[in-house]
Amino acid sequence: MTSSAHHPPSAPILISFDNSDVLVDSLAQFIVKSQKEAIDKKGKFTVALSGGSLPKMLRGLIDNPSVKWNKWHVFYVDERVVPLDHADSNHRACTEALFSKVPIPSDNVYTLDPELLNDLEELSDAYEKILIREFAQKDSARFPIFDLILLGMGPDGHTASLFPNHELLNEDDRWVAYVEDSPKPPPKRITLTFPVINHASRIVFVAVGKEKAEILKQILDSPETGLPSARVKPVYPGQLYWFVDEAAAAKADYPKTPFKL
Ligand SMILES: O=C(O)[C@H](O)[C@@H](O)[C@H](O)[C@H](O)COP(=O)(O)O
Repeated sequence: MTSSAHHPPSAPILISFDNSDVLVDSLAQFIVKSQKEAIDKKGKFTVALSGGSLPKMLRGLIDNPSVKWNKWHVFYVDERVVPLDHADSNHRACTEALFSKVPIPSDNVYTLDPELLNDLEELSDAYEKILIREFAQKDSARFPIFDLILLGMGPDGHTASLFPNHELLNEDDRWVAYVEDSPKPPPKRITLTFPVINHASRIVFVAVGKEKAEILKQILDSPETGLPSARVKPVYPGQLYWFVDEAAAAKADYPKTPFKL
């Protein structure tokens, strides 16, 4: 029997692109390949998206005939606790950058419940229940297994709404948790937890620009610092990729791998 207990996580794969346009194109190809494998296996594609600059990095999916939008089931890695049309909403950012431009059924995009914004506990429980419903299988795993999770990294090494030195870094039970004290505004968020992120089949961090160079070096060359982005270590057989541009990769000594599908 293949057991994750007997396999250490595989090392992250660092892919550095000449510029962000090449990255965008390659990321779209990578996503399409993940989508095809998932649909061939189980007829749908489950993906979790982040905010920040990530939604715009998905522009290679627009007008792309290989994308089977009706098979996509989209969740948010984290979400700011604001109305869905608020300027801070990750759902709004993804809608403006992507969903408004492609034929994805709106029922396949799982947002937070806008009726529950005043109760963080209920709000995160409700999102967890959606995940339980959508991922429940006969052989129900302890954690959901996303086909693909796309992450960004903040300049402090945070990812999702998992911030340095926060108690949530040690959450090992819940699937969705809430944050009331995010050091970056807005303070209230909900977030997938590390065990959920780490159970995904594929995880891709996207990081571009020279502002990311120092922190990327720390995450890849000194992962033992335990910064949130260094805690993304997929459970076997999951694989973690870093899609970066040359500016972001400039300081890291970590070996680079050429992009291939
Ligand atoms: O939660 C937030 O306040 C931001 O959305 C943040 O998590 C962002 O995603 C990262 O800082 C990476 O940002 P970029 O992808 O824009 O560099």
